[in-house]
Amino acid sequence: MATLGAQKKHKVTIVGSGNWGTTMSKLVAENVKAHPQLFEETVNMWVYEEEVTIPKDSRHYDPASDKPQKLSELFNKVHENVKYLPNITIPSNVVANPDVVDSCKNSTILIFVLPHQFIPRVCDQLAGKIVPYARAICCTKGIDVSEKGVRLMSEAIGMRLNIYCGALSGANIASEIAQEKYSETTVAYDPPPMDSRAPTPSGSPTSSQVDLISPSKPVPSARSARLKPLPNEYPPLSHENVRKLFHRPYFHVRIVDDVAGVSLGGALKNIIALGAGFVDGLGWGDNAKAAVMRVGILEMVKFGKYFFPDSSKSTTFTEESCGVADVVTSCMGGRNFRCAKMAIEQGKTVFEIEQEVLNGQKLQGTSTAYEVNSFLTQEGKEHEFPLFTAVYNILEKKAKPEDIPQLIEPKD
Ligand SMILES: NC(=O)c1ccc[n+]([C@@H]2O[C@H](COP(=O)([O-])OP(=O)(O)OC[C@H]3O[C@@H](n4cnc5c(N)ncnc54)[C@H](O)[C@@H]3O)[C@@H](O)[C@H]2O)c1
Ligand SMILES: O=P(O)(O)OC[C@H](O)CO
Repeated sequence: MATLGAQKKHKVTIVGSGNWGTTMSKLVAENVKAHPQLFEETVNMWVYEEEVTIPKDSRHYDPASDKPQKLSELFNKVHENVKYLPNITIPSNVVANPDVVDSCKNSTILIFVLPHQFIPRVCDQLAGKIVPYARAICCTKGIDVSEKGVRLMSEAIGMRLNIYCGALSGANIASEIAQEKYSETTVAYDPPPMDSRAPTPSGSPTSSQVDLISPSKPVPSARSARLKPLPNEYPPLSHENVRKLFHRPYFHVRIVDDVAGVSLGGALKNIIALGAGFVDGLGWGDNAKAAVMRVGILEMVKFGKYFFPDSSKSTTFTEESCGVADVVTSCMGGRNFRCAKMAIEQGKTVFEIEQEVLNGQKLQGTSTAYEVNSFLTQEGKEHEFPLFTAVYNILEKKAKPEDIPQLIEPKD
């Protein structure tokens, strides 16, 4: 049903190849093979090129070739990202490409999985060089703050490329998913109705096409007018088909239409995880960590209510994987939590620990704490977000982690 009248298939590119980007390439590659009527078999993956040396404990280590090699070439040879996702075999239908424009050429689905600080520059390189009716999903966790205010990363991508962009976020520690351990995620996809309801030659949808329409709210006409419709030759990008791209037996997808709620959950939980790491590093135990998480969740919901009142729903934070569940997993085993904890234990800064232990992986909580603070200060609201403000001040060495209980206590 979903492919009614479709002669073309969607081509998918993963824009990014870090720990989560490479994991995403694995599950998407498995799904395109499972749904050959919808998707082309080859999945491109843009690799930010760098020279890597295969670690001595790697199964691919060979003393004869113990010299730096290009990451993209090595990936295409061994089907493993030895630097960012070691010991996980990636299906051979994933092809690494170091040229971002070439990797996205002719792709109708772009999956963005880059650290958020790199998104604007990469989008600027891609602008005007992608299929005009492409659709994107942002799996990056972060926000885009400028003097004009705050934007979701999905909005930043959509506006720069002039395409629709949804979001995927959840309690998703990449290494667990790469090992096919069960997890859930939330996909927010609320595209223009024309994507689900390809017009018939007379302009009105057939009844079978109407059946494909996901429950959606009216789309502002300006947005619909700006977007290029997906040509009829392609299978519609209905919720059903988007789910087929991501859902695996070990990666359960729930689809919602709240792009703002899903995006904010993923971005703001990284600040909370730093706060949880600080108190854990002090050896204060699980009760202290739970107190930080409680206050952080309230600030996350408040941030959505204040700054995205028309779009984000508080139920997304409480009911979906992208909200409280992601706070929980991030405050147990995420990189932001672990690095903040080590920083306190070793008397170093979080930035130093990131450099020392992450081998090129990037924290998102530190830059998000600075961005959120800069935005809240512009708005004169930093005192209404005491945990977010405390984390920023601790990173800036203007406050001590020991002061967190007083700093997050409500003030009259
Ligand atoms: N790793 C996880 O468990 C996980 C899970 C869910 C979401 N995420 C989110 O996914 C996003 C990407 O994270 P990740 O874990 O895939 O990456 P990562 O932190 O593992 O790796 C950093 C990546 O950035 C790339 N990079 C370095 N300099 C660059 C530059 N100048 N321009 C472009 N790219 C550059 C590196 O090549 C590498 O691919 C983040 O927003 C993160 O919060 C991560
Ligand atoms: O390792 P972190 O802190 O970047 O968190 C990873 C994921 O976002 C957890 O859902």
